[in-house]
Amino acid sequence: MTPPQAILLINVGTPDTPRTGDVRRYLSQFLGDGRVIDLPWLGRKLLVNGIIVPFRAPKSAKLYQQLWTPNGSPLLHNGILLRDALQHEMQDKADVYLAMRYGNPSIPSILNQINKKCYNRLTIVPLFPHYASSTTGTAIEAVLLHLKNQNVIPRVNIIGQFFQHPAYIEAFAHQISQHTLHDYDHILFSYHGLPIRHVLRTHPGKTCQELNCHQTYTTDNAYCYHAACHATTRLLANKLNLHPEHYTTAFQSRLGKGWLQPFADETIQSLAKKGVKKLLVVSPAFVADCLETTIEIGLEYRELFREHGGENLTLVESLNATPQWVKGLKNIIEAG
Ligand SMILES: C=CC1=C(C)c2cc3[nH]c(cc4nc(cc5[nH]c(cc1n2)c(C)c5CCC(=O)O)C(CCC(=O)O)=C4C)c(C)c3C=C
Ligand SMILES: [Fe+2]
Ligand SMILES: [Fe+2]
Repeated sequence: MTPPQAILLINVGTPDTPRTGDVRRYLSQFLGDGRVIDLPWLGRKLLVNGIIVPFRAPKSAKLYQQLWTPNGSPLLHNGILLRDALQHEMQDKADVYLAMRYGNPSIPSILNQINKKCYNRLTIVPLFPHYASSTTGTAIEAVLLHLKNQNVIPRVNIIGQFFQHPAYIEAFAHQISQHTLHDYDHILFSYHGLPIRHVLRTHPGKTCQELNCHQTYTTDNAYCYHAACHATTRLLANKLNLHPEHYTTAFQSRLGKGWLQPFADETIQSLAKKGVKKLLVVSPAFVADCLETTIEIGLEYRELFREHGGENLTLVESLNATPQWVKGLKNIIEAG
């Protein structure tokens, strides 16, 4: 008998292989999304396919070749492990599916499978702790655009941002506490960056300075990614009893000008120059290890830290399919 509910986990996506052609296709779909590169259609297509992708694809392909494992891309592999572990946890209460916003398994292909099973309810779970139009927003849009063409549209439940949920904070705090914190001089909370203009659209007419987003999270800035990231750092620091002088929040992976500051690479250099020798880096915007954690932080930032006088940069493993996270995600879904 079909369970009453389907749960659809959605992450960003990854290339099919680390070959330049596959990376090009993936980047072109990713950066061709108007919620990611927010330019009018023609300008976006010309910029993305004429300039950004041709230059970026060969460079990104080299990084993906370093990232690739016998199980393929960690983002997809960890997603599959999470899906299967959550399925086990849910027993016959729900069927759990995984789709990727860009690349495979695609959202339409998985929704076609789901449609055939006639579930009473579909729960959409974008695997992003903090809302951004370029992640949660586009994942939800893609699902709704597909559903609108179906004959039967089931009851739909959407799990929005969950960075404040105790289950997410506890699971990340558990990952961090696998490291002996007093062995480190400093902890860096490094979040995926975002163009500031994307952030400002979540509180029109007010700047983050006016709303004090780096210190306060209220109903006025409820969808501000900047405010949500700082609030996450505070929740984790509080849970782990960290003193404010022992940690910093920064933003990584910028692509162009006008992105959220401080930048993680510049922060790492300045920490090393100030005499920090042992640095622990946590990346709470990602619930699975991927290019941006394993390669950008684990290799590139580690090298940068050493070049400027640091000794040891350690990356905290992401939540992946750890038992705390599998149980935590079940709680988040059931509460939502
Ligand atoms: C304008 C460009 C981008 C925005 C905005 C953006 C936001 C954003 N992304 C993630 C999560 C991930 N991004 C990943 C890779 C990645 N991101 C961008 C660009 C933007 N991201 C690119 C071009 C790439 C591809 C890699 C590269 O060429 O650098 C990944 C990793 C995927 C993998 O295969 O491992 C994740 C995860 C978030 C959470 C976010 C906004 C909050
Ligand atoms: Fe990204
Ligand atoms: Fe803000």
